[in-house]
Amino acid sequence: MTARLIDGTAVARKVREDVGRGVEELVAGGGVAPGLATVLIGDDPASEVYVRNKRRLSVQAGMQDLHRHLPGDVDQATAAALVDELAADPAVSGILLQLPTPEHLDSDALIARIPPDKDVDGLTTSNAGLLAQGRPGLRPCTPAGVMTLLEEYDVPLSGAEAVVVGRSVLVGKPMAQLLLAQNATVTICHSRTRDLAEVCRRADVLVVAAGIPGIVGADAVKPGATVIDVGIHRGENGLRGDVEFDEVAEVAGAITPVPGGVGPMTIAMLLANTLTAARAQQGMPENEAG
Ligand SMILES: Nc1nc2c(c(=O)[nH]1)N[C@@H](CN(C=O)c1ccc(C(=O)N[C@@H](CCC(=O)O)C(=O)O)cc1)CN2
Repeated sequence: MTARLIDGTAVARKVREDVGRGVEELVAGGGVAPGLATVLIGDDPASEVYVRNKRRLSVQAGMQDLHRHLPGDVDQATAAALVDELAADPAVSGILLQLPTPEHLDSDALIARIPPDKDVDGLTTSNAGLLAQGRPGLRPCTPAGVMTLLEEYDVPLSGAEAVVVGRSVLVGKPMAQLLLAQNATVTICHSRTRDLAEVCRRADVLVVAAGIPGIVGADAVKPGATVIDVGIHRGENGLRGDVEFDEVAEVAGAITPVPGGVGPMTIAMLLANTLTAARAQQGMPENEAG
């Protein structure tokens, strides 16, 4: 392997430690520890693991765990009432609705009930609009985590060609906006893109969030490019991403592994957003720690 390995586990640990110090400072300054309300609906095994980790790491960072679990057959009105209850609760700094929700529920309608200042997933139309306009707001956790990795590894973005594969609301679209805000020249690819490999080969920075195992191989990577793999797929041989890691690592300049790349950053940035939300709600200014 010739590419530099981007260690998301290490960067995520550093972010979480910074958040933990920020929580201590908030409390020492007379504030209240942030409260994170994770909302899990149903019993999807992967979601259960993610939420368990979010809760464990939020407590480790000094936050209050205000988790709520609803049965998988809950109706829309009951789920909406829970979001409304959390929205009105002053102990709740941040609300996170774990996705995907069961199919019979309208998750967009539930997210729309989250007040923008408690939207620690950055998924409300208000926060998405602020991002699109380049104004401050809470940013979606996975793309924010990718930006932190690029910054930590000094990947130049201004004037760089950035290609994002995937156009989801959770990752692809906000990812493109964040790269644009750093003055990258951004192209978004998707399932109808003609000659995906040809477009990807333009990229100095290639972010792959297609949800298709191995969709990007060495033929789609410019020598020396930075390749960020957002995909996570469980197979017989463990976890893998959207990128053919072994062959791409021979061409790229830097690459994230799966596991241990972008995934851990998602939770770290959730904690950072929760601290930011708590500070803003308590009238405490931002500082370097968080
Ligand atoms: N409301 C949200 N739902 C979902 C989000 C999200 O950001 N907000 N993202 C994903 C799942 N996710 C967090 O919720 C998440 C995915 C992966 C990881 C992670 O740490 N992955 C590890 C591997 C862990 C494992 O063994 O499974 C890694 O890549 O190293 C954390 C969080 C969908 N839903």
